[in-house]
Amino acid sequence: MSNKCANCCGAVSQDKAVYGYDNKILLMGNPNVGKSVVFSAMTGVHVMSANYAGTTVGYTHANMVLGDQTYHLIDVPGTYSLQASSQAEAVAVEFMHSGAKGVICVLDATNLTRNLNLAFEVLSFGIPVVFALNLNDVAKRKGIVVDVDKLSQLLGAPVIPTVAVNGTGLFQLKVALQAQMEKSASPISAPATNQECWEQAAQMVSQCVSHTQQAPKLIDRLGDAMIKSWPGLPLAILLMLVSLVLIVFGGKALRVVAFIPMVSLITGFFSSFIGGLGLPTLLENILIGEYGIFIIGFEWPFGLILPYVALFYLVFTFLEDCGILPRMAVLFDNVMRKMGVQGGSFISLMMGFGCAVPAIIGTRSATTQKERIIITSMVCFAVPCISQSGAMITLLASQSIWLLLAMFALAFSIIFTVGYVTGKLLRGTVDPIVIEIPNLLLPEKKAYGKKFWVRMKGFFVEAEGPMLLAVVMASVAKESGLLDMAAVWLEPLISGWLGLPEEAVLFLLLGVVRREMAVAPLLALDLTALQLFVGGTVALLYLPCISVFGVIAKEFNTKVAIAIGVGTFVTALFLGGLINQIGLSF
Ligand SMILES: Nc1nc2c(ncn2[C@@H]2O[C@H](COP(=O)(O)OP(=O)(O)OP(=O)(O)O)[C@@H](O)[C@H]2O)c(=O)[nH]1
Ligand SMILES: [Mg+2]
Repeated sequence: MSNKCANCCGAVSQDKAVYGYDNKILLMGNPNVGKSVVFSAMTGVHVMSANYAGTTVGYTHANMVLGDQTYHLIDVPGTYSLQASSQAEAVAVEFMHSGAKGVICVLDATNLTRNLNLAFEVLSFGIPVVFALNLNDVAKRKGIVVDVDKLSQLLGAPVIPTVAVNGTGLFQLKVALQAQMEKSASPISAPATNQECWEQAAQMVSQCVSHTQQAPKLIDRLGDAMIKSWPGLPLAILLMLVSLVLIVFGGKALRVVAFIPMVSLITGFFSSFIGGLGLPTLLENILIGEYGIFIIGFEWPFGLILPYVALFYLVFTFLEDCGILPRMAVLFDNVMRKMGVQGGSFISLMMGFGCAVPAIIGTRSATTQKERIIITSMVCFAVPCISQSGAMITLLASQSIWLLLAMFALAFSIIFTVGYVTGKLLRGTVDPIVIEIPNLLLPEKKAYGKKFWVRMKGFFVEAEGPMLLAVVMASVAKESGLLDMAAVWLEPLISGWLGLPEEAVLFLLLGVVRREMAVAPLLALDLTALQLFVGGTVALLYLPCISVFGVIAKEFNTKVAIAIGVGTFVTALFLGGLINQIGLSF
């Protein structure tokens, strides 16, 4: 299987060889119709699914057995047509042209007319196709009745009703695909123009779709209400505030009640165990001293950050799966436009509050390169990932909640400014918002739990290693005297310009590895409110994590990565110092 990305977006394989495999089966379909859920169910390989268009922006492949044959099932990014309008859609088009043994074309039963447009194009390739008429439960909820036999007859291919989230119909889908691949398929010519395509689709739908008379369910009325400024906007703002309160105060409560006592027990055990071994002082200090690996190696990742990460993903996964984020994207389109991007990028920005890596990869669904770079810059400059936010909440709220709110306000004004400035500096255009509003869904319990668990596992795998590396660096730097030397060299910057105590030098050293590590060392210092705010500002803007540089270089090029790196570094030190100088003058 292909590479997995950190927390959110599942696999993002770039292995071009996959296009050449001759036993491919493609999962094609419009965005957000359930292809990734079908893929996970059929292969046992979990990939991220979410209730908005553009979740899958790279592709994943895994083995699927049909009869006595093994095939490569490919989870292709969703596309509305085979004329691609984004980098993600281009992948789908390329796969279709690369040939395949069969295609599972997933259709959204609640949106058949639009879905049939792509179905016609897929049928024109002459590859054996079966159709999964998915989201059948939602269609029923909405009183939509599809005559499956009639649709199958009109399309000239099997149509199997499915509810991918609970596995309904997937076995029958496999059986139908196997049978279809045993026959030879001939291309069916697609309507020549867009107009004809829509007309033919509408005609087909009129022949096989009927509606039962029933009042719309509460969830559907809520879904409709949430895209209108009233009551959608106040509801969206309320939801964001509730989420924030849940993460900030819930995280604090979790730390106090469970995580800090648990970590104290563990560090206490290691202190007495290692302390009793009679090791040389230097080694003992490295292991259990002030910055001891067995002390802060538990305190920072588990006592400080983990509770916030867990709560963030509980909340974010819920918002993502119920279909609220695309509604917010529409409501905030005006604000996003002022930042130089369109509302659709709101989702990538939100993802950045979890982790910058999937947020940057997620920009592949943006329609222009300019928009991709603007969002990437915003995320790198001033969207704190949840690990950094967790550390920041502890650092600032310990002094005053107002300090924390002021930091959030500063972050938003920087995000806004970065968007505006990069928008002006870069050539090119940003397209108007075209976003699909999905059905409001109640997340399926098992899928929700699994996704949350995959994200937490991703956090452990991706973040714990570099965090431990930073902890080891801190410990060795302290005990070898390197930290004191660096404090002397950087004294004019740290104390003179930023007004921080010399020991604060550690936050600049560790911040090179990971973003939250630019905050954690400040917790051990006894800082004034101004110093806390200055330290927080520098940490917020300071370099993105090493893994983020890698992703930017891969998604764009090294020049963009260097420009963002230099930009964030210079702005962090300049703005931090400026705030200090202004603060001192009062
Ligand atoms: N109720 C219900 N929800 C479904 C069904 N199939 C998928 N979903 C949900 O629909 C959303 C979209 O599913 P995905 O598998 O991410 O869709 P996709 O086609 O891969 O989307 P892209 O990657 O954006 O092209 C997710 O929230 C799924 O949990 C279904 O049959 N019934
Ligand atoms: Mg997908």
